[in-house]
Amino acid sequence: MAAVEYIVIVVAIVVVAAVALAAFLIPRRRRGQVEAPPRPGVDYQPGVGDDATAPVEEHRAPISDVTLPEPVVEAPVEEPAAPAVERPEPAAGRLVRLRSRLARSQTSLGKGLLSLLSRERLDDETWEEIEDTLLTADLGVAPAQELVERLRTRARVEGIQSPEDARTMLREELLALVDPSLDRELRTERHVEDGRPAVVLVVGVNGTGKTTTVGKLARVLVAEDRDVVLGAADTFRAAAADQLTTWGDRVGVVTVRGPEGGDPASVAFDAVKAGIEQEADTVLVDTAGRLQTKVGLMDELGKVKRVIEKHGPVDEVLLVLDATTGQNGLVQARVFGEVVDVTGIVLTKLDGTAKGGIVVAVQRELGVPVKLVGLGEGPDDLAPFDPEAFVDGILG
Ligand SMILES: Nc1nc2c(ncn2[C@@H]2O[C@H](COP(=O)(O)OP(=O)(O)OP(=O)(O)O)[C@@H](O)[C@H]2O)c(=O)[nH]1
Repeated sequence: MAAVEYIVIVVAIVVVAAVALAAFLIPRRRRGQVEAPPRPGVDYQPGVGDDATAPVEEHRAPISDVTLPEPVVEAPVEEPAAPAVERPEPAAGRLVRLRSRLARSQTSLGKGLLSLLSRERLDDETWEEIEDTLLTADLGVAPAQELVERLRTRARVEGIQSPEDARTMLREELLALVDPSLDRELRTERHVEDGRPAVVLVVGVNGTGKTTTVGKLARVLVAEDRDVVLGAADTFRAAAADQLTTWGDRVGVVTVRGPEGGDPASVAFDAVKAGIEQEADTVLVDTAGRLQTKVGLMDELGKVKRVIEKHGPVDEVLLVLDATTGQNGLVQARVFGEVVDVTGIVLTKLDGTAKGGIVVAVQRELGVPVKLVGLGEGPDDLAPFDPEAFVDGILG
């Protein structure tokens, strides 16, 4: 073969090889993309580990085209504001301040008596009218007769020359009946010998104002800078425990409570225990006062008292009576007096009745003093009983 032919053959082979290589590479470059991976289910049968569906080719926006959401700035979580703890007003002299309220309800009694006593002629009929007025005010038969006798004797001996004389005489005699010599102090101070808190048990028929009285009394004590614990041993009515807790919360006082329908004695025990642990000054225990059967009541209150006394003696048993219930209040006083040793009476709702004579009647019935009086629904409408302010309230 000639040299020229040999060169032609070599050139031809090189050209064919170059064309083949170009045919293989150019289509790929034209697409300008990396070849997509083979798709299971399309390019070949899917095998174990493959995705079930073929990936969808989609347009992806470049990052410069993507609008990023505004960053969410979390608002700071605000702690719920703690309810403001109230600073109740001191109880000293409260009855004097509330005297106008007392006077408003009792003026008919005072005015009636004064106008009768100021009559020119004090005959039998007038004295009978005076006695009737006293009976209407729930003074009770024996005290009413005693008072009339004393006034009659003094009118005869000293004489009544003016309305002022009548007023002075009536004031002195009413005061003597209410008896300023009785010890009306509430025992609410922590025991010096062992540091145990004073325990006050509050009893009475439902609706007389027991829970309200415990709440108001807690405020009186807080105003005197005492540490108080409340015991909601009225487990009969769930709302009573809620009501008491609300009273306590308002003045920053803890209320110990139990399950609805639970054992009242156990709640009372726990309250006194909490009082001892917290080194409280006073534990006030509210109780239920169902009076369907005297035996049931006796059992329950007796048990509450016995169980509390595992910690030490109860210092005060306060009987709450509704002044507007009159003679009914006296019946209740008698029943409770048989069940527990009542040490003091709280007479509520005196603002709503002209029957202030109940103070004398109930003291006589139980032989224990009225220590506190309720003169309204306001949180500070409970006053230590002051005989002089009370009599002055009656006389207007
Ligand atoms: N006007 C007046 N209302 C009073 C007085 N004391 C209490 N009350 C009202 O009497 C109602 C009954 O009071 P509570 O304290 O719920 O009576 P409770 O004896 O505890 O009754 P229970 O909780 O059912 O045992 C409430 O509406 C009190 O606001 C008061 O001195 N004057």
